[in-house]
Amino acid sequence: MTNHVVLYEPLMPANTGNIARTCAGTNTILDLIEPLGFQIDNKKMKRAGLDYWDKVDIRMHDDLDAFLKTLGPNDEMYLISKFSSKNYAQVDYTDPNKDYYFVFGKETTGLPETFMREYYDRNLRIPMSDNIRCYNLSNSVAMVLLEALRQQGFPNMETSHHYENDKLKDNYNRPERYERNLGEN
Ligand SMILES: C[S@@+](CC[C@H](N)C(=O)[O-])C[C@H]1O[C@@H](n2cnc3c(N)ncnc32)[C@H](O)[C@@H]1O
Repeated sequence: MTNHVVLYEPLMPANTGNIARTCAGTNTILDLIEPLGFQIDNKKMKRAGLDYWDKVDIRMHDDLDAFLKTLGPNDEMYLISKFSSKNYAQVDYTDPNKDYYFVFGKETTGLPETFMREYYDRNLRIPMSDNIRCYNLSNSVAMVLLEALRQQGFPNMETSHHYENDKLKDNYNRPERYERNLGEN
């Protein structure tokens, strides 16, 4: 079982950088559907992903059709869109024989309407109030992906961490490093 985050024509490098970081931390494959609103080596994107680029399996696709052609019979695709009556947290993501693909829309216009209509039974909404138009793209990815991983038992992820192993402990003994690290997130 593998999880994929699929970004449809992402525009903002910092969002994709943050998402790449989340993918690195969760062993998730990142599929990017072109055109992108930035160069893949964009500084903002690299900065948001910090030192994790070599840990992310990124797959590029020329367009939506090219991406769809890569899907096989055991691949389960979901379109993450506010235009759905189905709640993303009420879906079972635990079939070990399946790979899960979560497709997110571009920051301005979301997913193409024709695509959403064609796969209307695959659309999932993240519940939200009417105070906002939608969630931020990278936050949406984190919410959906972590729900799938929670159901899957957080495979190959450290679910607890012993203070003794933490580099912060070492940093306490070397205040100059500790202060420098406080500036990072
Ligand atoms: C900034 S939003 C795009 C807004 C766009 N105007 C639209 O109507 O979809 C970027 C992406 O985040 C995800 N998203 C944001 N809020 C969501 C929600 N409440 N439910 C499901 N997906 C959401 C979707 O994948 C969306 O395409």
